[in-house]
Amino acid sequence: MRRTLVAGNWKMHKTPTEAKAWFQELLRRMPPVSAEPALMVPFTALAAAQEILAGTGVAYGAQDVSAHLEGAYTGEVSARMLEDLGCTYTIVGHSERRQYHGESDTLVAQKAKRLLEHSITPILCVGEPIAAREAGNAVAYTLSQLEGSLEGVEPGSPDRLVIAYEPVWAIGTGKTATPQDAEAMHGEIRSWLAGRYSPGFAEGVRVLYGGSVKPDNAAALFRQPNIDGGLVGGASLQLDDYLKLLEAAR
Ligand SMILES: O=C[C@H](O)COP(=O)(O)O
Repeated sequence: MRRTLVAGNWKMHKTPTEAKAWFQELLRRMPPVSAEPALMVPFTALAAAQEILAGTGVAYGAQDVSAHLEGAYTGEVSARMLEDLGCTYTIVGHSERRQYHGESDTLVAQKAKRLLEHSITPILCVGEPIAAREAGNAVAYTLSQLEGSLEGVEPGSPDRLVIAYEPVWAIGTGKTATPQDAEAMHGEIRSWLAGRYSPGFAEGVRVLYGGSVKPDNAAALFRQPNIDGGLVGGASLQLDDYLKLLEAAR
């Protein structure tokens, strides 16, 4: 049985001070929930996450990691540093990094491997741009990206990998894939994972949907059999909305 994961991706929002206040308020207001709450925050907010969220059942992590182990790599943050900060998850291959920072499938796979070496579960993002969807190539595009981004990546057990399907045209646009379209893609992803790893492995991996998930559309998405939660940008910034998303995952 896969536990629904509601992962917020704050992107480049909130100072450490703002994050600290938000985490405290979350713990004060969060009712018992069946879904797993998780927050992917800027590097600068991770110390506050560790101080306030560690041991509470609210997981946290970063939005990127270096592909390098250690050394003269100015500006980079290593998986070992994230492990020391208590990160459970970390995003790799988000479309904004692929698009604005030129990240290739090969680089994304290297990053996923670094995380696995340091006890952090990668949330690996894939998803097609609008041109691929309009050309009828959405599945082929997404599965090819998945294949490249998992090259040589051996998580061992299904709880050590999370896939996030995020159609690029749905991110921050207010356009969401219909639950049926998203479910169809998630089914394709799960079948592909069964071939790449094993059917049992694929059955245990959580596949999240991302792209304009909001309190009013989350329940219909999360109800689909192959959608195991969300990777949520905008709606994870407001505490009221984030609490509604957790509620929608019941
Ligand atoms: O990682 C999250 C996605 O990019 C979705 O962002 P959004 O919920 O603001 O559309």
